Amino acid sequence: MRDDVLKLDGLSAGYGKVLVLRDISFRVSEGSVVGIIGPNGHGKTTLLNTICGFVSASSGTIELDGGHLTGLAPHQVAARGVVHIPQGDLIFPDLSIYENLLMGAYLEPDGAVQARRLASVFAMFPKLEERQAQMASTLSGGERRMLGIGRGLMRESRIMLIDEPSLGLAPIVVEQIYDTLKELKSQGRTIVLVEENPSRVVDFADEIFLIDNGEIVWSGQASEMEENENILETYLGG
Ligand SMILES: Nc1ncnc2c1ncn2[C@@H]1O[C@H](COP(=O)(O)OP(=O)(O)OP(=O)(O)O)[C@@H](O)[C@H]1O
Repeated sequence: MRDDVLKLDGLSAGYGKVLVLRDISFRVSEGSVVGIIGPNGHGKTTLLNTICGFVSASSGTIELDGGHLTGLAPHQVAARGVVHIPQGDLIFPDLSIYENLLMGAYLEPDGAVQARRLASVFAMFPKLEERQAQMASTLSGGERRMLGIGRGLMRESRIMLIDEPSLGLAPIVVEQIYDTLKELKSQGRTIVLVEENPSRVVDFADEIFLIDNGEIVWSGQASEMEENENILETYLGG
């Protein structure tokens, strides 16, 4: 059996007095891909932000490799190998592609390691290498998304949390982004992927959790989800 990298137990969290996540529990084993799906505004982004330490847990625990993440500050969570690729990229538009990528390596003091990671990001995204001096603000939506993923890969990662990588992109570009994600999966990386569109996740995730109104209302293998039309219709409109 593979070891659990991430373990959530009875996690609840929200903003002020408003509880958004209720009693969330799941495990992510080494090298697996977990997909989190659910309608807009039902807590998927909040879940990733709570794991990363941006939102405080009101109860429950979050463990990474058996050590507590609960209560840690975002930079401490990042230092333990949690790589967050947020919704909408959050790249630095007034910095070049090269500078944006180096920002991803801020926790890595060894220049040789940084150079090695940069070379592997450029191998994965040759376009970023060609345009490394270009300002990030001039990139297309798909290129920005690639830069966001590339920046995440500049750090040592135990787990990657990827928030709606297909958001706002043309279908052909979504295809390219998912080719990249499949490559990351084939490298054996452990990934939690949030998507509103279940069809993408069914193709990619080993296990799926459906969040509705801040609670897990269904979980199972991707193949079971395709067979269970009720789930798709009830929660995601078919
Ligand atoms: N910073 C915040 N302060 C207060 N409420 C927030 C904040 N961020 C999100 N919320 C609220 O928390 C709830 C869940 O939002 P969240 O972004 O986690 O949902 P989501 O499922 O990821 O949806 P989307 O895909 O649209 O981002 C929503 O009601 C939202 O308004």
